[in-house]
Amino acid sequence: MGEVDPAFVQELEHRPKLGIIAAEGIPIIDLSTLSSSDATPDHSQALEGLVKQVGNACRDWGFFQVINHGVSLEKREKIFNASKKFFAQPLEEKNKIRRDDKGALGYYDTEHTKNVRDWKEVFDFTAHNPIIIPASYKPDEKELTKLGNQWPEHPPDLREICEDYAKEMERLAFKLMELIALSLGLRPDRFHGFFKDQTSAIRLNHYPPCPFPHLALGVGRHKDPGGLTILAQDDVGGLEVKRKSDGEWTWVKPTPNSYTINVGDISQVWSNDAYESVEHRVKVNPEKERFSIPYFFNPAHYTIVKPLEEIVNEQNPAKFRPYNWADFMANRKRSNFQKLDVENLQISHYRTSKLADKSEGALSINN
Ligand SMILES: O=C(O)CCC(=O)C(=O)O
Ligand SMILES: [Fe+2]
Repeated sequence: MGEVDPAFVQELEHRPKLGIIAAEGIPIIDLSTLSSSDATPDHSQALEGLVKQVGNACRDWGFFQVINHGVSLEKREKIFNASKKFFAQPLEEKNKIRRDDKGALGYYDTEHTKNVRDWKEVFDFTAHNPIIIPASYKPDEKELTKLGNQWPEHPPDLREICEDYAKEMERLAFKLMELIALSLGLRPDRFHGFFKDQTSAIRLNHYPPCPFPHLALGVGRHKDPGGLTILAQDDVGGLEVKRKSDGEWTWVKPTPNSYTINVGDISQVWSNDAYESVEHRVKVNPEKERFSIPYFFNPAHYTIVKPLEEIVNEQNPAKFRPYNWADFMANRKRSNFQKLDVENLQISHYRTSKLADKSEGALSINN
């Protein structure tokens, strides 16, 4: 078995328990109502029910799974197969499109989450290509640059498959944001404008079997920074969510062909804390490899993220100061590349009142 590289070892308090606490409560939501558009009273009642379910799930869990979502099963299978073929290649092949700190897209196997190395390898691409981002990690960088995708030679159809899949994800993401908007009492298209020049990205994740499942994690605990995440996972399982009701790490049981949705930090800020972006992590398996594919629905780089005007009022004052999405991301990316001795940037740093931060422990330094 050999010695574990200390870079992968989690602090004692963050090491995973090997048993499973099944999260029976994570809601499974049927989206079939969205695929019919008849204007009958029955249909509008069904839609109202759906909006309620989504709102409750966002409030109580920050996570839910969707079925009958309208995403092509064929396209999902194709991207999983292509991902397996890509990662099965020798490292030197994958390294030909290795990401570096100038072109932060492509293959990477040394990502750190909260300054501990993850037991995984990834391939990143943006759904719209290229995207515009700040030219450097410096705070308040004004210069912009284009960031483009890098595609491997093998498998040769990976690019087409990924681009096709991205379109499916975008369609679902807009529908979900409409449901979230309605559940907050807003116009269904309230969020659409933010995603006009979107910086959405897709990640192919491969978690190889790990002989140290009690010490290492596939992805360390974190919150997703964007609008929302649509995750496809295979049937191995490993994703755990920090349950809001008691703070217990809870297994998200894979439901075949479903997608797991989670509210990102930006939706937490937009909703002024009505919906919380919840911490999650990935356990590794000693025998089985695992594949997953998250789609991160992210707004335009110039977006100033702040609680929506329709939501804040005297009784519910803004709980966050405005921040620029691109600055936030640039800061985060830096800490993905290297082990830093400083704390990662979190939305809690923009809270108007630090003491109001119940979930993150404003005084803790281990974010
Ligand atoms: O692989 C998973 O199940 C989740 C991955 C994840 O949380 C992420 O990449 O942000
Ligand atoms: Fe995540």
